[in-house]
Amino acid sequence: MAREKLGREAAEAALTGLDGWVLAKDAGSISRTFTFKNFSEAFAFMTRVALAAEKMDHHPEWSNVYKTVDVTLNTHDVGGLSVLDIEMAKKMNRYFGG
Ligand SMILES: C[C@H](O)[C@H](O)[C@H]1CNC2=NC(N)=NC(=O)C2=N1
Repeated sequence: MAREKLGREAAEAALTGLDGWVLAKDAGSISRTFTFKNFSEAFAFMTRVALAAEKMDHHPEWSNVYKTVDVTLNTHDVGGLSVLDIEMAKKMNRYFGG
Protein backbone atom coordinates (compact mmCIF):
# COMPACT_ATOMS: atom_id res chain seq x y z
CA MET A 1 0.00 0.00 0.00
CA ALA A 2 2.58 2.51 1.16
CA ARG A 3 4.59 1.93 -1.99
CA GLU A 4 1.83 2.58 -4.52
CA LYS A 5 2.68 5.38 -6.92
CA LEU A 6 0.77 8.63 -6.42
CA GLY A 7 -0.56 10.25 -9.58
CA ARG A 8 -0.25 13.98 -10.20
CA GLU A 9 -3.66 14.82 -8.73
CA ALA A 10 -3.11 12.78 -5.59
CA ALA A 11 0.34 14.34 -5.20
CA GLU A 12 -1.03 17.86 -5.60
CA ALA A 13 -3.78 17.15 -3.08
CA ALA A 14 -1.27 15.72 -0.61
CA LEU A 15 0.88 18.82 -0.92
CA THR A 16 -1.85 21.26 0.11
CA GLY A 17 -0.99 22.36 3.58
CA LEU A 18 2.55 21.05 3.33
CA ASP A 19 4.55 24.25 3.61
CA GLY A 20 7.41 24.85 1.20
CA TRP A 21 7.31 21.64 -0.83
CA VAL A 22 7.24 21.87 -4.62
CA LEU A 23 6.12 19.15 -7.00
CA ALA A 24 8.55 18.43 -9.84
CA LYS A 25 7.34 19.08 -13.40
CA ASP A 26 7.12 15.35 -14.06
CA ALA A 27 5.26 14.86 -10.73
CA GLY A 28 7.87 12.26 -9.84
CA SER A 29 9.37 13.95 -6.79
CA ILE A 30 8.94 16.80 -4.31
CA SER A 31 11.59 19.23 -3.15
CA ARG A 32 12.15 21.78 -0.44
CA THR A 33 15.04 23.93 0.77
CA PHE A 34 15.40 24.32 4.54
CA THR A 35 17.45 27.24 5.83
CA PHE A 36 18.69 27.27 9.42
CA LYS A 37 20.45 29.75 11.69
CA ASN A 38 23.77 28.02 11.36
CA PHE A 39 25.52 24.77 10.40
CA SER A 40 24.93 23.12 13.78
CA GLU A 41 21.17 23.51 13.48
CA ALA A 42 21.19 22.26 9.89
CA PHE A 43 23.22 19.22 10.89
CA ALA A 44 21.08 18.52 13.96
CA PHE A 45 18.03 18.50 11.68
CA MET A 46 19.75 16.09 9.29
CA THR A 47 20.69 13.80 12.17
CA ARG A 48 17.12 13.70 13.43
CA VAL A 49 15.78 13.05 9.94
CA ALA A 50 18.41 10.36 9.30
CA LEU A 51 17.27 8.40 12.36
CA ALA A 52 13.63 8.69 11.28
CA ALA A 53 14.57 7.67 7.73
CA GLU A 54 16.20 4.49 9.00
CA LYS A 55 13.10 3.65 11.05
CA MET A 56 10.86 4.24 8.02
CA ASP A 57 13.32 2.51 5.68
CA HIS A 58 12.79 5.52 3.44
CA HIS A 59 15.70 7.78 2.64
CA PRO A 60 15.93 11.34 1.36
CA GLU A 61 18.12 12.62 -1.42
CA TRP A 62 19.69 15.74 0.02
CA SER A 63 22.66 18.05 0.15
CA ASN A 64 23.93 20.45 2.76
CA VAL A 65 25.90 23.64 2.29
CA TYR A 66 26.57 25.50 5.55
CA LYS A 67 23.11 26.31 6.94
CA THR A 68 21.05 25.16 3.97
CA VAL A 69 19.66 21.68 3.37
CA ASP A 70 18.19 20.90 -0.08
CA VAL A 71 15.91 17.88 -0.06
CA THR A 72 14.28 15.85 -2.83
CA LEU A 73 11.94 12.99 -1.99
CA ASN A 74 10.78 10.15 -4.16
CA THR A 75 10.27 6.42 -3.88
CA HIS A 76 12.69 4.42 -5.99
CA ASP A 77 10.58 1.30 -5.70
CA VAL A 78 7.64 2.94 -7.53
CA GLY A 79 9.61 5.25 -9.82
CA GLY A 80 7.84 8.33 -8.44
CA LEU A 81 5.99 9.54 -5.37
CA SER A 82 4.31 7.44 -2.71
CA VAL A 83 2.68 8.25 0.62
CA LEU A 84 6.05 7.56 2.25
CA ASP A 85 7.36 10.77 0.66
CA ILE A 86 4.42 12.72 1.99
CA GLU A 87 4.95 11.24 5.47
CA MET A 88 8.63 12.11 5.30
CA ALA A 89 7.91 15.67 4.13
CA LYS A 90 5.47 16.17 7.01
CA LYS A 91 8.01 14.84 9.47
CA MET A 92 10.71 17.17 8.13
CA ASN A 93 8.38 20.16 8.40
CA ARG A 94 7.59 19.21 12.00
CA TYR A 95 11.28 18.84 12.87
CA PHE A 96 12.05 22.14 11.14
CA GLY A 97 9.27 23.87 13.06
CA GLY A 98 10.71 22.71 16.35
C1 LIG B 1 15.26 -2.65 0.57
C2 LIG B 1 14.78 -1.32 1.08
O1 LIG B 1 13.54 -1.48 1.73
C3 LIG B 1 14.59 -0.33 -0.05
O2 LIG B 1 15.74 -0.26 -0.85
C4 LIG B 1 14.17 1.04 0.44
C5 LIG B 1 15.27 1.81 1.14
N1 LIG B 1 15.07 3.23 1.10
C6 LIG B 1 14.34 3.81 0.14
N2 LIG B 1 14.28 5.14 0.04
C7 LIG B 1 13.61 5.73 -0.94
N3 LIG B 1 13.59 7.07 -1.01
N4 LIG B 1 12.95 5.01 -1.84
C8 LIG B 1 12.91 3.68 -1.81
O3 LIG B 1 12.28 3.04 -2.66
C9 LIG B 1 13.63 3.01 -0.78
N5 LIG B 1 13.63 1.73 -0.67
